[in-house]
Amino acid sequence: MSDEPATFKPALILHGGAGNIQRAKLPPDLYAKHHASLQSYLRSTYTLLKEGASALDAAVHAVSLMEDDELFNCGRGSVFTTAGTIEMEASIMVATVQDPDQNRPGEMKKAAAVMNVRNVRHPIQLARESLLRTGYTPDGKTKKDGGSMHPQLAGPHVETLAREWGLEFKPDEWFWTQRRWDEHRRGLEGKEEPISLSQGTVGCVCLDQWGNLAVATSTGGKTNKLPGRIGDTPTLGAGFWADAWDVTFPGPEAASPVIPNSKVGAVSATPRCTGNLATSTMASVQEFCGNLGDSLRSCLAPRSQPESPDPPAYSSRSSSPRASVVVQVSGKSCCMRGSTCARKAIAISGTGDGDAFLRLAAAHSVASLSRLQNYSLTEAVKFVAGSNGALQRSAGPRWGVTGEGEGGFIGIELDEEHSTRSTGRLEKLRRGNVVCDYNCGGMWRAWVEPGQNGKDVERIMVFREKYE
Ligand SMILES: NC(=O)C[C@H](N)C(=O)O
Repeated sequence: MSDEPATFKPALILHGGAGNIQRAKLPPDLYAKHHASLQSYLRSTYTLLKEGASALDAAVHAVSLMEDDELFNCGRGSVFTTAGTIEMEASIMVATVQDPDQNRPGEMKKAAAVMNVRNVRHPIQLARESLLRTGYTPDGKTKKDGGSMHPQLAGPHVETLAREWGLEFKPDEWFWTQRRWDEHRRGLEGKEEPISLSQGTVGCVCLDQWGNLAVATSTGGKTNKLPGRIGDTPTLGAGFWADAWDVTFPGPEAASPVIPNSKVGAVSATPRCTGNLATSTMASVQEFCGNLGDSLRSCLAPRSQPESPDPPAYSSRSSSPRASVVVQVSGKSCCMRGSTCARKAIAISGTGDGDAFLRLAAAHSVASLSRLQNYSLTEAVKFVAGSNGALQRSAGPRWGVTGEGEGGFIGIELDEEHSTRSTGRLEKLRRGNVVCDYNCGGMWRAWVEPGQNGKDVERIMVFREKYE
């Protein structure tokens, strides 16, 4: 929870795996079980967010519930390796549109992942502990919390930490399920699956009332993966990502730079920051914005919007102007008076053929399209994980044959627009857009969206069309 006033409407989306899910192999009772589980986790997590939970806590809550649910491939009910073992993976990442100078839980490290984990009941809670136990304080003092700045930890070593940190362990039998064992045996014998069990990773992306985003993802990996195989779920930039940055839309009166310091509105009278900046003023702006080197220069040199190589057919913000100045700041805002400055944040969680996600650094590719090419998150996710997107194309002739490249993403995109206009008076618009797309048979997913009369509407889907 934060001391600051709540200013954002919570947003939430869950996934329960994507893959070759076929209507003919998804009987009504199996559909109903998935629906009931997702609905229950969606409701309890959304309630937490509305009651003031942080995005981090809410995301861990949702994924912990799914890790206990045999229906999903994570925690209890995880798939087996070729050796008949269960090796789990989980990750967490956060981003915020709040003042980045105020260190918030997780913001110091931003991401943590655990892999090749056995017997820990909730791998996502282990990832969370790893995120929060950083080893030292923001001012550099040593913290005796057993943590480190390592964002990825594996195997028996991280299990030892889990014991030290008081996390719950369960015996092998607790994780073992008949359904996954049968699937494992059929896989080894090359037999076809009679029903569409959820193959996927589970994930949660949420936005809390203070503008913090969190993404939590957990998996048992791929059925009959080799022991020791590490997938996309615990790999930064492959199966998950979260980030925040500033974008300015120059207005007709762009003249003096505004350094909102995120408390916002502080208008500086000094250096001009118009895009044709004189060298002498560059130094002043650098003073404001910190020593940002090349990234500051990219702020100061407006460039034309590059053409999308393959423009997606739709956008969640089709009416919005493209930003022509991207301010690459790691921390402070650098906005210009007479312009609109948007602090933007995204968080995404993937599911599917993790090997393909790894080869494409899929999550970071989505983020880069959003950050560097100004794609909306809808466009960026579609470009990578939508029909005929980069993941699909990466499978080449194996597409549709081996499962290669299949998958999808869920995510939330957040714009906090600061429009100072000529008066310097700040106007804020806050919104979180829930996004998802996939390139395969189906993706289990559940989210809350605004309905008519401002009422929240729950959506639980597996295919593009309603299950009937
Ligand atoms: N099927 C999945 O979503 C599992 C995960 N992406 C992996 O490849 O490990």
